[in-house]
Amino acid sequence: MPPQRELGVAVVGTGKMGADHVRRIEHVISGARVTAVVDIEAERVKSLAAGIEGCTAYTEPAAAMAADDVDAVLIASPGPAHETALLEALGRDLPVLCEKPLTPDAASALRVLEAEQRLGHRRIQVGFMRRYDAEYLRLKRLLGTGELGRTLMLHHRHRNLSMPPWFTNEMLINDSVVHEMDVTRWLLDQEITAVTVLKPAASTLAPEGMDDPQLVLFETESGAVVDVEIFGHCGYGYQVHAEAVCERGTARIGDEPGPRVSSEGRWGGRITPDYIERFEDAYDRQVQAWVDTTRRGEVAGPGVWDGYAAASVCEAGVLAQREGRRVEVELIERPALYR
Ligand SMILES: NC(=O)C1=CN([C@@H]2O[C@H](COP(=O)(O)OP(=O)(O)OC[C@H]3O[C@@H](n4cnc5c(N)ncnc54)[C@H](O)[C@@H]3O)[C@@H](O)[C@H]2O)C=CC1
Ligand SMILES: O=C1[C@@H](O)[C@H](O)[C@@H](O)[C@H](O)[C@H]1O
Repeated sequence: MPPQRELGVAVVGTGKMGADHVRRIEHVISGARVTAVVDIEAERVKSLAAGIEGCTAYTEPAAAMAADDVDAVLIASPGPAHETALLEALGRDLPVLCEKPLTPDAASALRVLEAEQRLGHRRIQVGFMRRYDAEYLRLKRLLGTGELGRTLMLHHRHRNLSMPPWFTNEMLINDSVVHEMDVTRWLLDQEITAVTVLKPAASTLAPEGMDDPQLVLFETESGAVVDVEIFGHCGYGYQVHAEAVCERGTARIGDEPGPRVSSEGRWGGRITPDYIERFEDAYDRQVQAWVDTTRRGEVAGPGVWDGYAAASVCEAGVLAQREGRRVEVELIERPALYR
């Protein structure tokens, strides 16, 4: 594709995230337009396409990817539908931004990794958008300077106001904690080697049978220990914190994303209701970066190896959660394409 041409993007899956990415591509970022929208819900996708000039509605990802005006694909269907769409895009050598998780389990992630390897070059970026969040980027830069010495521990807190009714215990690990798996690997630049899950008494705000909150522990290659509080139904807002405990100091992010207001004898701030608002800038930067690199014919950001590694940690995490024991993470040797 000539670099000056706007990138024609097919958005696959037009629910909460997909519709937000359509808005972002059409109204927030530059260099791309939505030329196709795809959803198994025919009426929804038809009415979405009707509001976008030059955009066609499809109910089959493959049909959209075959269209002449589609240069790249943004996948925002549910995790279990990602593998089919990813393999179709790789078969056509199309650049992809795939919402997390790459796929929901290690075996399917490995199939995608093998398909990209057969292609011989990277085509897929995974939507681990926290790597584009200003606060996480500052923390990454600080740890990279070496000023604080080695990182010994990370404390993560990941609280959601509530979860959709179909959310399961396993999804707390492979849909929510998958973000902490990725940022831990990225911040420490190493793999997670084992997972343990502890279950405190469940909150009465959580649905019957859901162990919520949970405390998920990672061990890493260098011997760092990482804890993640995942709370799906905290009932008061959406909060994501991270603190690095290093040899010569600590660094913490996520405490005060907004202004601290003092008024009428009280001080305080607003807590964002959900990830769409908390990570709005990160999603914008992520999609802009993907469009820019794609138009230059390059691939950057978290890729298939990161998606596969996270899926393997998820698999260990779900087993640890189910069986109440420490589970080691199994990874294949990292192929040359991802070094
Ligand atoms: N990066 C982040 O912070 C977030 C990422 N996500 C990820 O985004 C993806 C979508 O999540 P949501 O938008 O919350 O889900 P959603 O349920 O709101 O939307 C999914 C859409 O995909 C459609 N769909 C289902 N199967 C399909 C198929 N085979 N082909 C095309 N469309 C299909 C559904 O009809 C629905 O419209 C998931 O991978 C999820 O993990 C979700 C929330 C936040
Ligand atoms: O990816 C996301 C959701 O799918 C997940 O359900 C939430 O817990 C996360 O905070 C959000 O970023």
